Amino acid sequence: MTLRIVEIFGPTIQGEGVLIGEPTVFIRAGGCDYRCSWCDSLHAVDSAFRHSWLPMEPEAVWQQARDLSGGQPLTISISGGNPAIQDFAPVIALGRAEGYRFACETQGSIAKPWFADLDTLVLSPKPPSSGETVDWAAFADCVQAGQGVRQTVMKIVIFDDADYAWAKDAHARHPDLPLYLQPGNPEVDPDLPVDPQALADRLLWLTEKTMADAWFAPRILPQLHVLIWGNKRGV
Ligand SMILES: C[S@@+](CC[C@H](N)C(=O)[O-])C[C@H]1O[C@@H](n2cnc3c(N)ncnc32)[C@H](O)[C@@H]1O
Ligand SMILES: Nc1nc2[nH]cc(C(=O)O)c2c(=O)[nH]1
Ligand code: SF4
Ligand SMILES: [Mg+2]
Repeated sequence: MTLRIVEIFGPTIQGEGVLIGEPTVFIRAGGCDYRCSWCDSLHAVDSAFRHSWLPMEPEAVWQQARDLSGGQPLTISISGGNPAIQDFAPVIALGRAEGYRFACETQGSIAKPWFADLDTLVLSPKPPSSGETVDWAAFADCVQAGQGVRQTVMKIVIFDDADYAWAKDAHARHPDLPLYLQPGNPEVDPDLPVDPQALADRLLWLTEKTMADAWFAPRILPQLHVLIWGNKRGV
């Protein structure tokens, strides 16, 4: 089954959430069922970029990811777009046979049986500022599909007070999922520089708000790759 692939890149470090700082190779899948207002990966979402997505067989995808890792088994991160639109089971099977680990980033709108083959499932339900509405039944199906995975976590992007309040509700729905919060990056144009002080200010705001609220469930993290490389693609 041919896959639609935007880019395969690395090695780099995982910039977000539970695996932050871990060396990894990314496979970015093309196409998404959402259109988040602040999406930082529009080149994997907007059909205007479709012409740049490559149809690839699982063997070719695996070969490229493996070559980038220098044949050293590490964690392969599958992201997108929403990778759950497609079937990554064959790629995961090829990598696992060689001792690689797999993580997947998805919003939790579509459940796939291959979630069970992952080591880390990152579910990132979208808060009000995204303009999307979460189907919590579909999200629960994703959690269910990931039963048996070493770790399933929830990661929520926070832009404002409404997102923060929403995150508390999301956590209450799935209190057993370790929770990660990251401040939203409002400047996602790959051709424009990010303002590191503005990002730090957002992290400060989110951290102080959460501590003042004595909400100790989440871990709060920046997007490390954005601090290092800005909005550059392929890192
Ligand atoms: C580009 S998405 C791809 C995977 C999947 N579609 C999802 O949203 O989980 C990867 C991660 O980046 C986060 N993200 C996207 N745009 C962002 C922004 N402007 N600021 C902070 N995080 C962002 C998403 O919430 C998600 O956790
Ligand atoms: N270094 C790095 N870390 C990331 N964590 C999540 C990413 C994504 O776009 O899914 C991402 C990415 O694109 N690069
Ligand atoms: S779900 Fe993820 S890839 Fe899709 S539009 Fe939202 S942030 Fe972008
Ligand atoms: Mg990203």
